[in-house]
Formats: sequence, structure tokens, C-alpha cells
Amino acid sequence: MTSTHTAPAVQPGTRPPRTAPAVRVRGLRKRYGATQALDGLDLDVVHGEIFAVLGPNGAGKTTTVEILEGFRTRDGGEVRVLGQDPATAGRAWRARVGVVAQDSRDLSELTVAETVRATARYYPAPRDPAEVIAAVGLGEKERARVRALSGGQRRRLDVALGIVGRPELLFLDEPTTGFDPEARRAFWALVRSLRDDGTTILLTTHYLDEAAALADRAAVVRDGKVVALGTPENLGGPQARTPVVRWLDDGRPREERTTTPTALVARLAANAPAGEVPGLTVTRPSLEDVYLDLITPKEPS
Ligand SMILES: Nc1ncnc2c1ncn2[C@@H]1O[C@H](COP(=O)(O)OP(=O)(O)OP(=O)(O)O)[C@@H](O)[C@H]1O
Repeated sequence: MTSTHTAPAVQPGTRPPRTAPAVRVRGLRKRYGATQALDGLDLDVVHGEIFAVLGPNGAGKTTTVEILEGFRTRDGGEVRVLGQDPATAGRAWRARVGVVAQDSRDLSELTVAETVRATARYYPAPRDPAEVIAAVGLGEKERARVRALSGGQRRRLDVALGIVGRPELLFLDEPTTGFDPEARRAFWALVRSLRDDGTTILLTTHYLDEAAALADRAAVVRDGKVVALGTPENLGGPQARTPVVRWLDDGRPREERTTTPTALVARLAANAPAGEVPGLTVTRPSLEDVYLDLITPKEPS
């Protein structure tokens, strides 16, 4: 059972507006043995936006994010994160970057409050640990030992540890895995409040509704390359969201994409026996439909 909570706004920051991109990646390459994990990946993340990286298992999302975080080496390509190369950037740079990695950290004997306070000490201008604990909905658990937390609560602690240093840029790698629906919505409110506070956020997620709800822009990665880029509404281009009319013609399935589905349905109805078109449906592709289409390898025509 998860406690009810709303995400309070994080204190407004006073960062100056920036014109340089927060993240700039050109031609990123990484190979593990026979696997070409990244194959010339390009990415730009603008200051102050929530940017989602989408893609199937093994597409190269975590490899990309960990190179940007300075935790993995690259074989080739240019990378700038907050103006520096993460491969050589020092401690001052690291203090400006927040990381919520896929794997939970193991600090089992400490309490939630001790863990967040200990992490805050590493940063020059941390957020108030108590406020951060409340913001992630762990207020009632601050005296609990980390090992006694549920999986979803531990994930929220990961988020608290990622934001307590008041990062300019926050990496969230599949942050809501294991959250119940209410906790996800509270987390989304928290992420939006961080963005409104001026934090740039790079998010990887398998939840298309999460990307649609949060992202200002999204990239779809497949086979180590970006195959589509845009806002959640226009990803895949205008064609991708064109309504699809499906019906049965003498028992055989038919479908047609059209910007004037009403006219097509009227034509079909006029020709149908007794005016009923068998198996008729009209659907407007969702972000999930567009995404699944983008990641499906196409047969060469
Ligand atoms: N340390 C490693 N050693 C060998 N191969 C690796 C290693 N890390 C990743 N790979 C391979 O590189 C490719 C990209 O992996 P990566 O973890 O970046 O994908 P992902 O998009 O994050 O996947 P997921 O959605 O499953 O987290 C995969 O084929 C993976 O098996």
C-alpha cells in the first residue's frame, strides 16, 4: 500500500537563461565485442526541457545515457554535456549533474533521512533533504531503514538522491519502474516542477503514456541510432497520425489511411448492403501505435 501524497513544488531556482544546448551528441559510437550498441547517434537537448529517449530493449538508451553521465567510455563521436566532455570532466561538473540510474543503490542499514542527508553533503548547494523526502512522497518513511522499503519506495529514494544536489541536468533512466499508478502521477508532477524550476531532464522510459505526459520532445532510438525526433504529438511526421479506417470487404480485412475518414465511411456505407459496413472501425494512431511502427524493421520494398 502506498501512502497518498502530492508532490510539492521544488523551490524556484535563480539560474540564468542559457543559449548553449545542455547536451550535444554527434556521431556517437560504442561497440561491445560483436555488438554495435551505438552506431552514429546524434542528440541535442535544450536547457530547460524534458527530453525522452524511447526505444526497444537493447536499442542503446542506457549506453547513451551512461556515456553522457561519464560512467562509460565511447569509441567515437563528440559529446558535450553542460559544455564539457563527460569523459574528462571533473568534480565541479559532476555536482551539476543528477543521476537516477536503472539499478537501485544498496544502502540498506541507513534510514531514508540519513541516506538523503549523507548524499546532500557531497554537493555545494543541496536542496533541503526533508523537503526532497516529502517531494518524492517518503515523508512517512524518513525513519525507515532503506532495506525495509518496498521496490517502488526504494525507487523514489533513488529519485530523491538524484535531485538533492540541485542538479542543472537530471538523468532519469526508467524512473517509474515499479511505481503504482498514483505514485507515477505524483512523480510526473514532481518532474514537471523540477522542469519549471529550470532543471533540464533527460528521461528514458518504456512507458509511452509517460513520454506523452512529460516530454517536451522525444527521440526514438533503434539499433544505436535516432530514427525519429519530435514532440510527442508530431513524432513520426504528420502522416503517422492520419486516421485509419478498417472494414471487411467480402470477409477480407481492408484498411485505408485518410485525412477524411467521414467521407470514406459515408462512401462505404452507401455501397454496403442495408447500409451496415461489416467490421468498421476508425482509429487515430496513438503515440504507442506510432512508436511501434517506428521500431518495427521494414521489409525492403
Ligand atoms: N556491458 C556490456 N557488455 C556487452 N554488451 C552490452 C553491455 N551493455 C550493453 N550491451 C549490449 O549493447 C546493446 C545496447 O544495450 P543498452 O543497455 O544500451 O540498451 P537499452 O536501450 O538501454 O535497453 P533496455 O531498454 O533493455 O534497458 C544491447 O545489445 C546490449 O546487449
